[in-house]
Amino acid sequence: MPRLDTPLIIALDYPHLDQALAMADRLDPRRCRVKVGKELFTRTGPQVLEALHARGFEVFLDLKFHDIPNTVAGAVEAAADHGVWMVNVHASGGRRMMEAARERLEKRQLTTHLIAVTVLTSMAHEDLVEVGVDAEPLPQVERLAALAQRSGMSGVVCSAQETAALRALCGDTFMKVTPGIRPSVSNDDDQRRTQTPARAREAGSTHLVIGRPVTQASEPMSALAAIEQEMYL
Ligand SMILES: O=c1ccn([C@@H]2O[C@H](COP(=O)(O)O)[C@@H](O)[C@H]2O)c(=O)[nH]1
Repeated sequence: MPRLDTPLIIALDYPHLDQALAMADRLDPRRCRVKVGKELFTRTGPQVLEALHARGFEVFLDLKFHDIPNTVAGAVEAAADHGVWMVNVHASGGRRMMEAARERLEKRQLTTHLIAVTVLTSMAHEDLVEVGVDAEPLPQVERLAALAQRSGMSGVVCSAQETAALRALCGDTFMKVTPGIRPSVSNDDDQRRTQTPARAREAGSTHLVIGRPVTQASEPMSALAAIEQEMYL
């Protein structure tokens, strides 16, 4: 199936396989990738990946691994063995953890993109303070992105509010995968560091992760088309 060069990744945050696949069947794999997160994967296991691959989707397996290096390396290898397009770890797991994961993929010549989460887009300054990080989100995101790049990650998850700064710090080819995308008409839900699709693209986000603004729309493909319009106008 010919694939457009799309930056859009739709988050399939559902508790049941049939709900996730019903949504996937309303989406076009030439116009978006899909993301499988903790809830759906914990409920369904790898069968959801097989079903999405069979429908022609590339899949970002968003399990945000965070553990000792050997454990994370094994988990990342298992994800890549399922043929996913992208997998992630938490940058706060540290350099040795990220290097172990990258080395495991290299040893097996697995081409899955490996990226690291910096600061969750649901967190603001006060949330960081509560976990002992007395910093604004931006410097903490920059610190973790620089560490992720030195540790051989292909990119990071960050908010699109930080994308421009990371372009300057890490360059254009380092992936900036940005959740917390909210079209101008949407509400923020539990997100704290949000950005519109147009501003995210202008700033240099390489990929935009969008869940509820598409999956809770009465016409998901129309919502996706409106986002495409907002991005490219
Ligand atoms: O920092 C992060 C990392 C991951 N996510 C995930 O992205 C989607 C966002 O969904 P929305 O419905 O568009 O808010 C969701 O699956 C999160 O687990 C994130 O939001 N922030």
